[in-house]
Amino acid sequence: MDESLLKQIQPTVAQYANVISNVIHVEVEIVDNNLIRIASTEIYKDKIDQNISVEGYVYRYVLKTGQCQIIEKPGYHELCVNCVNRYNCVEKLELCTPIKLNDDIIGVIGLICLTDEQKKYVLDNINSHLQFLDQIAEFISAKVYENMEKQRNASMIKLLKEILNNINKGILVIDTEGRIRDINNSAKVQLKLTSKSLNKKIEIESNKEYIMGGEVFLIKVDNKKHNIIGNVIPVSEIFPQYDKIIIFDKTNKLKKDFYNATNIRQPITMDNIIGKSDKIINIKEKIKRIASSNSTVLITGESGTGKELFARAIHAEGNRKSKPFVAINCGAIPDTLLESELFGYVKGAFTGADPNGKIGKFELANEGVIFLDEIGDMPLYLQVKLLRVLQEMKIVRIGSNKQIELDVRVIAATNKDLKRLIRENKFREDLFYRLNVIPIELPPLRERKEDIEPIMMELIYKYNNIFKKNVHGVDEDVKEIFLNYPWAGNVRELENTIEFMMNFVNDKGILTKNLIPKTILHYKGSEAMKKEDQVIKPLKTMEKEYILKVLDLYGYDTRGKKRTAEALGIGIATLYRKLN
Ligand SMILES: Nc1ncnc2c1ncn2[C@@H]1O[C@H](COP(=O)(O)OP(=O)(O)OP(=O)(O)O)[C@@H](O)[C@H]1O
Repeated sequence: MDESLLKQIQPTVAQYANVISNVIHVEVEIVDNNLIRIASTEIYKDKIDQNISVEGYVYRYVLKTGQCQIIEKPGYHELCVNCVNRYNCVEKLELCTPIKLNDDIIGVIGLICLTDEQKKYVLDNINSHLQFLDQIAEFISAKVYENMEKQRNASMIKLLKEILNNINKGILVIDTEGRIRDINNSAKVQLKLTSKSLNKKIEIESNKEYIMGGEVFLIKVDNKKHNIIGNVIPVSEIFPQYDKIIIFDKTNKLKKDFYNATNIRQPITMDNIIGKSDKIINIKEKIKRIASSNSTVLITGESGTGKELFARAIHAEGNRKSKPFVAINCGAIPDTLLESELFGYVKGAFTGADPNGKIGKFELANEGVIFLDEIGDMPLYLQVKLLRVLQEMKIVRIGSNKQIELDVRVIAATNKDLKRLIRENKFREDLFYRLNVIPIELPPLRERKEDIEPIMMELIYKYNNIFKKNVHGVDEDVKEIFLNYPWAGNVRELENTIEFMMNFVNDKGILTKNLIPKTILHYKGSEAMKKEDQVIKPLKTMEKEYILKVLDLYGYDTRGKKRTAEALGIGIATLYRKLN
């Protein structure tokens, strides 16, 4: 049985019983809605907390009807018929008043007269006594309500604490003297504090900059400084004993969360680089040797030779492997945005920017590796800035004046001839030498034909898993055609080709010649091409053939088509139109 509302405030109920008894000079008992005696004056003092179901028929009636009852002849009244004490009842008069809480009856006040004088006194002034009892019943009810509110508040606070302790953000409650008055679990973990840190002084200094949805602060507690990003909420108007609440994350944690949310790729290791040619084996050896160095690496090679793959492998093999690998394609981002992507910006840095500010890739890559892909496409004015960053290893977010120290390893890559770009004044020579400390040249697939078959087998394994197929063989003539094809799009083109063929392979699970895309199947070596060149073709046909050739190089997926359109200097819509 649940503890009744009256039981929860038993001492208060007892006090009210005494008050009634002192005023009216009669015995008083108060029972709850479970017919448990909660309070009593002298008469039943030893029987408090007793269940009186077998005798409390009048109380039961009052609990049921909510009506006041005056029993002038206890033992003889019809409500006393079933009472076990009806023949030896000592009471001369019983007056019962319900205690109501809203629409519920939560108990009964019983007035008991043991003498005729008491009975006379009560009955002579019955109206004022009934009024008085009503009033006391209301007081008790108000106390019950107050207690319920107190309990509700306590459980709300408990619930809130539970929520605060389970949310990811750090929360600190600071009082008017700058002392910590409350800390949630996340704040304890992030700032390495314990409950002992309560009441310690905390210094909070704003940077007056906003980024990643919060203000940048430097806080000092326990003699340790922490960079945090968050919001300060003044609370003194609501809770005068407190000054503010800080809801925050450590800057490093925010960067890590952001990095994890935007990098769902599987880690790439050396094992993911397939190839048994001397060239690839030598490059893998070289990577192992330079992986833990801090020197800048410049990877060059035709499109699709695996520049990003190798960059990731350098990261995975080196001592920064547990830190971020952040890739940015300098060629795929409009010049105007590239700077903010690289260095980040604070709130209000420029019109059209994210109003929360944004963290830059360099900062995100701090302690790890930044991969600057298609570096040859970087505009000259940014090359100057990049060079300065590489020399000083410091950045300043756009719109800010604070320098941020960096510890980043830079790997750049390009499929362009940077020396030619230098001659054409499109690439800075000083930046080239700064980047080219460790050069890695990836050979095209046609110069390492022995890698074609192992890569092909790896790709079949990969697409068997993705397509849930069971391809287990490749016809010899397919291998021969592949060996003689120049693979201008390198491994990416080979991958696209295998993916294409595996879409159409039948249940026998063998890749056969008839599955090979036409452009590869009908590719003829240079001699045959020369002869074909002499055939006069309509311009439209030539154009389409050429587009298909470029698509072979870049791939038929959306990214490949975009790059093809770019390379051909036409819009993507025009490309689709010309293909139809
Ligand atoms: N040696 C290799 N073994 C296995 N897969 C490879 C190898 N080289 C490249 N690949 C695969 O080929 C595809 C293209 O590789 P990646 O994107 O690294 O080339 P890239 O040189 O950076 O191309 P781009 O210059 O066009 O950006 C990827 O799917 C990659 O996993």
